[in-house]
Amino acid sequence: MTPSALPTAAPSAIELHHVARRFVTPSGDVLSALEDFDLAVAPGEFSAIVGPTGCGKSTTLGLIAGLAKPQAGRVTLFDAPVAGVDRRVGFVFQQDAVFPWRDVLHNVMAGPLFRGVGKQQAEAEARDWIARVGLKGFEHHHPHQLSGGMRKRVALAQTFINKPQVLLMDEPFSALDVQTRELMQEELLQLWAEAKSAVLFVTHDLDEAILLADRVAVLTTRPARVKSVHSIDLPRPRDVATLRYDERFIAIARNINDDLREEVLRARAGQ
Ligand SMILES: Nc1ncnc2c1ncn2[C@@H]1O[C@H](COP(=O)(O)OP(=O)(O)OP(=O)(O)O)[C@@H](O)[C@H]1O
Repeated sequence: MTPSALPTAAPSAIELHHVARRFVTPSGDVLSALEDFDLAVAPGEFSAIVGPTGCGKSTTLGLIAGLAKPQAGRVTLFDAPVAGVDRRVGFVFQQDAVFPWRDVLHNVMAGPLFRGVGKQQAEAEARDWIARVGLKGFEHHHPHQLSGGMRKRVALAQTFINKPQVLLMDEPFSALDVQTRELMQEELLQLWAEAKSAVLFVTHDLDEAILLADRVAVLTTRPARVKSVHSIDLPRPRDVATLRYDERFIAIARNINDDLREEVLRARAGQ
C-alpha cells in the first residue's frame, strides 16, 4: 500500500499538504528535513509514524504543534492553518514534562487552572484523573518519589485532563522498561478510546506502532516524505501483551519492516 497521504474523511484533524521544512546549519548550508510532505489524520484516529533516525519525525510534530512554520506547503488543524500553540493540542514527549517542585495533584491541576477553571473544580478533576491512571494515594508525592512509569502516568493525566482533540506523542515510552512500557501502552489505548482524540505517535519501535495505531506511515530518509501508509486491520480492544504473537500481527510487521528497512539502509549508506 503506497498512497502518499492517509486517506481520511474531511475535515482532517491534522493535515500537512506539500510541506517543506528546511534549516540553515551553523556552517551556512541548507538542511532539508521535510520536502513535499503529505499526511492526514482523521478526528479520533490513532496514527503512528516510523522512519530512520534523524529523518524528520520530531520536526513534523513541531510544525503541527505550532512551534515552527514550514517554508512551503500548508499545515492545518480541522481545516484551519496552524497559527502558534493551540489549546486543542496536547503533547507527551520522551522526557517527563512534569514540574519537579509540584506534587502529583498540583501537576495534574496545572492545566485546568491555566485554562481558568476554579481551584475546587480543578482539584476535583485532577483527583479523578489521578485515580483513572492508577495513582490514587500518591496525590502528595513529588515526581522524584515516583518511578519512571508512575511519572509517565502523571504526564498522561496532565495531558488527558485537558481533553485534547489532537494528541502529539514523541517516543513517550522509549525510556521505560519493557513491562512498564506494555502497561503504559495498554493504558494509553484505554484513555484514547474514551477521549477519542486524534493521535500522532512517533516511535522507533515498529511493533509499538502496529500495536497501537489504526494506520502506520513510514517516512523516507531525509528529506522525509511519506513513503507508504499501512492500515492496521487488527480488532480492538487490543491486548498488547499477546497481540505481537498473533499471526496477523506478524504478517503486518514483516510487510512494514521491509519498507522501513529499505529506508534505514538508505540512511546508513548516506551517512
Ligand atoms: N533547529 C534545527 N536546526 C538545524 N537542524 C535541525 C534543527 N532541528 C532539526 N534539525 C535537523 O533536521 C533533521 C530532522 O530532525 P528530527 O529531530 O526531526 O529527526 P527525527 O526523525 O525526529 O530523529 P530521531 O529519530 O533521531 O529522533 C535532523 O538532521 C536534524 O539534525
